Amino acid sequence: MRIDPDWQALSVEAARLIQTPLSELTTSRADRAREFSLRVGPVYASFARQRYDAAARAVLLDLAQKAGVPAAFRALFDGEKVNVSEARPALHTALRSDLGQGEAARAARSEVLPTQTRMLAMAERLRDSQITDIINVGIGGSDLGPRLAVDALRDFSDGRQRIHFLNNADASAVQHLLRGLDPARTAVVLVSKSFGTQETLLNGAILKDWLGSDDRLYAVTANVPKAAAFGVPAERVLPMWDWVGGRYSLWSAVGFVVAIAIGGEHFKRLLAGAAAMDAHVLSAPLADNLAVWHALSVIWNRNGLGFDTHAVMPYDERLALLPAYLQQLVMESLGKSVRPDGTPAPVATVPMLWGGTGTSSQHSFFQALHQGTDTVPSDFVGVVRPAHSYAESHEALLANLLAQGEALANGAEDADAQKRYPGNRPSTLFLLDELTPESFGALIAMYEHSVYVQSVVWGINAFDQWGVELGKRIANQLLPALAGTAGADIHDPVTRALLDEIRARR
Ligand SMILES: O=P(O)(O)OC[C@H]1O[C@](O)(CO)[C@@H](O)[C@@H]1O
Repeated sequence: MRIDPDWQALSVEAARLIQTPLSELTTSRADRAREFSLRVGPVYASFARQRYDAAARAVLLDLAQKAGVPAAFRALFDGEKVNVSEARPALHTALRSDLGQGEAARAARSEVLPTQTRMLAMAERLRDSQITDIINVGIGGSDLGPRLAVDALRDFSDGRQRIHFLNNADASAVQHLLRGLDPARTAVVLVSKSFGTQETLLNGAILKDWLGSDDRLYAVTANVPKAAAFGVPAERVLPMWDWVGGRYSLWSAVGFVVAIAIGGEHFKRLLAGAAAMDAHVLSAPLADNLAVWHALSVIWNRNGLGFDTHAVMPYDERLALLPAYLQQLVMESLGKSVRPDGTPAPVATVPMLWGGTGTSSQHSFFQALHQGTDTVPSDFVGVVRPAHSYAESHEALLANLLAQGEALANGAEDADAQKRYPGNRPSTLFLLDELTPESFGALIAMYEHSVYVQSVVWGINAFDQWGVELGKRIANQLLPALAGTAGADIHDPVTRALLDEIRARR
């Protein structure tokens, strides 16, 4: 049973440690680097540069225990309706592992496996065809996951097809893309769980016309009738289900273009990497559980130390899209201030997530990380063994990665205050042995589970996203007003003035 966590105990710990410099924490115990690190398969994580000690860690673990995290994991995997506002399970784990014991999880699994076989066979046929280009049309979870995975796993692609992504309603993207493509050698995959998303339908309609035939039109959706009504032949529609959240859907047929890019065997390795992380989080005690550790570090920085943002810096160009991917995963999942019973969350929830690749961002926003007035807890992600042979470059990359965590933590004195580094800025370091389908799958699954743990401790629903609806509704109301076929009376005076401004300039 869930008991509201003891936030007061957390504040007491934070007050106790607030004056203790991180440099003191890291040097006071010879074994700290080992005691505050974990390895799960190919993922090593160091929390040694977080501003907590063993006693504060115990209080954090108690929060997770009281909030019922172990039972919540079981509920997730077993297919209980953890998405309460929509009365649905969130069974993304059933897309890659067989750990769920409930009837819903078993039923999900029996749908997942044949769909996966069909999806991989379709991907293989496309890979072996004369098609040179594939366009994935989708947005949010129907875009970010596959786009990140195709980019991250580019070394596992034999480059048979070029993969393109269209997401925005801004048609300058589609116009630009189509200039270089031949419709006879291009396949289009419309990815939309709802098949009702404005951007995807707009781009989809443009592409359907451009293709001139439905022969090379594919869809991935939980709304098969709508895809059929749009004109996608049934044999080229891959199903997904309402129990897969869009931002958790990479492992479903939403990963179709990933399978096309890297092939079925590599796609299965991606699933296996995520499945290994699933097995770990479900069985490991809280104190040795990587996703729990990560989640509690975020909670400590947010609720104990009061930091508002969280940065993610992959030191690997192949993971350049990781911050954008995590922005949806984290902020769409945890951007809630009300609990399912309608009461306000008792503490601050999601920190704003942002970031960029190292070393490039060292030459842009790192100045603020080191000397700005705000402390930004950061996740660094590095890869030990590169997939290239330019050893000198990789040594430089790793040296910079290690240097930043050290500099942020310890700072540096200087007689000139402008040249002083305050330090005391916490970070977590993830090191992947190599960037492989397995390690990538494990890392992403770790982030998914961390998000879930945070939601459980905060008592909010990680699987709905009501906050995105109002803007969509107003945009739809504005369409006739923009076209001049309806008045703008329902809009406020500022919007009305802006509409006048646009109309006057057309
Ligand atoms: O896959 P769909 O239904 O087109 O939705 C795309 C995205 O839109 C959202 O619903 C938010 O508007 C996301 O949660 C989702 O990933």
